[in-house]
Amino acid sequence: MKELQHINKYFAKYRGRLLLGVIITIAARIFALYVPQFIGDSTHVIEQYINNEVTDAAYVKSTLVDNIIIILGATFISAFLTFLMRQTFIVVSRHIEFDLKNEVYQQYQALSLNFYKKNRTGDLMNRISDDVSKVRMYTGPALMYSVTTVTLFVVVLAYMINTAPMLTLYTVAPLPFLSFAIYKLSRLINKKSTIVQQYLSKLNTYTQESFSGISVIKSYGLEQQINKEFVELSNTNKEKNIDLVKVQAFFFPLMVLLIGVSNVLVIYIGGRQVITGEIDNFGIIVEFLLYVNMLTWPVATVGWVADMVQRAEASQKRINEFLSEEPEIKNHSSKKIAIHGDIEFKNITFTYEDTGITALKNVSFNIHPGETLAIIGKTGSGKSTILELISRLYDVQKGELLIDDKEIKTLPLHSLRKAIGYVPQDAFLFSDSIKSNIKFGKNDASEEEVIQAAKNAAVHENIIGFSKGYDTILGERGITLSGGQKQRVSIARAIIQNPQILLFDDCLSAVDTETEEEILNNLHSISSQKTTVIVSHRISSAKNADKIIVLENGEILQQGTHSQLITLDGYYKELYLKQLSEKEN
Ligand SMILES: Nc1ncnc2c1ncn2[C@@H]1O[C@H](COP(=O)(O)OP(=O)(O)OP(=O)(O)O)[C@@H](O)[C@H]1O
Repeated sequence: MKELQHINKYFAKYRGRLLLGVIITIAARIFALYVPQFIGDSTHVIEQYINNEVTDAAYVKSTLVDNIIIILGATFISAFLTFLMRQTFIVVSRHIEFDLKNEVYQQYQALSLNFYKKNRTGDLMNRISDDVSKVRMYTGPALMYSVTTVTLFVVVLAYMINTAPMLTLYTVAPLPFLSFAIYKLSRLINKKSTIVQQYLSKLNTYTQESFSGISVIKSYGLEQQINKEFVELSNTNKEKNIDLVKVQAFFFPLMVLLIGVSNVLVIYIGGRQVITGEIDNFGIIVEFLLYVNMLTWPVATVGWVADMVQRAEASQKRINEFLSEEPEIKNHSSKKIAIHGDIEFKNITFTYEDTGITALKNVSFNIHPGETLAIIGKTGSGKSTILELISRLYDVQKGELLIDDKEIKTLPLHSLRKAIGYVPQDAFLFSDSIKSNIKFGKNDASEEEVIQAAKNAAVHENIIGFSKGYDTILGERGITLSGGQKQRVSIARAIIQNPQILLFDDCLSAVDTETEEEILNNLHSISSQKTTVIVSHRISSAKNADKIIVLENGEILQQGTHSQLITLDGYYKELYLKQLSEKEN
């Protein structure tokens, strides 16, 4: 239960409602107790009438009518209170589930990129959905059934012992076995259903991938093979399900068997006690039969609850592992400050912890507001890493990164990120309208601002060509944009925030050179006071930059302007001549 202590703060938050739930549960059980009592009393009156101990038929009749009214009233009140009990406990558990999900999600948002690389997406999804649901079972049903069982036991047992102590002992004797058997069975059912879940998730992933990659499957003519694999997976899934159903089928027969044993004991022992005169009233046997049936379900739930708690504990342990994870990128100030965009790299060496790859080696350069820096280099030379360090997606390990002459770690993270418009290499767009995707960078942007950003990114004409224009839905339910269109929508998303620093990571690679030229010209006019960093493989993107650096294996090989670099032998000149001849051909 150590792990589940994390939930106590939520129990404290909803303590008022939980207390109300407990009171309602106790009241519901007390009213439920009237039913067997008055049925027993009615049986006793009939017994007395049959034995001629009572001869007044009118009296018997009126007693029975009174009892029926009481039984109906008590049943109705108990049922209504049971309804309220569920409303209280289960609703609280839904609130706790909501709070816990938000807590986990907030933590996910706070954690750094490295965390996402260490953990698989499926795992992250499972903790926020599956594990939180299992913890909810602890905060809701498990709590509710525990309160019900304890209340019922205290109230019913006290009454039973008071009425017939020996008979009580014999009657409740099989109940612990029932509880234990249900516990064992629940464990087995859960084990089997976990296996079913695993196969189901395999099947889902397989199906989803085959839909996403349908064009590859069709173009390689692999439909038959994929079909065969699907049938195999589906078949295993079916077998595991049948396995589960077999075990589940034992649940109710087991309960009925044990209730039956208790009932037989009540009739046998109770009957003998009536014969020997230990019990003077036949109604008690009827009353006890009803008590046994009342106790059976709560006793069965003890086993069930024990299993639920164990599973919740395991799930909360997994959740706690994530919650205790410290974000690697720490924010030291929540102040809002203006960032001007002076960037200086001083002897920076950076190694990715997970791969051990040193992506930057002793890199130094600076750039001021109003300037454009272009970074050119072969694939894997460390270009993107420079942009990731400026956005503080990773922290510098060796050397100094200064923004506005201050160490980047000392700047308020929110102000820094707000001041940056970052267009990553693989433009990610949400399954939403084009307008919402552009406005993602600035929620309160007006229609005109969206259009202006799209115009600057040279994608406006494409967008108005779609029948729904800016309301065109992208992604699974909508249209698929071309690579170049995606890149330009994501440029529009970055420039709409009017950021002080613009970082473009090879995001013009999929557009033709004329469109590239148009975008660069637009950028030039909107970013005259801003700091712009353009990563590219193309000389055309770099040639107008104020400064160009050439990277190879994480080191700066060359540095200068276009006119300087084309006169120097080296990578830049080679690339320039190669791309020039490609253009001419
Ligand atoms: N997130 C990461 N985790 C581990 N290693 C990484 C990560 N990102 C990049 N690397 C490694 O660091 C080196 C530099 O990568 P980087 O992405 O900065 O290169 P790049 O010049 O931008 O390449 P490209 O032009 O192909 O985008 C590469 O060897 C790469 O494998």
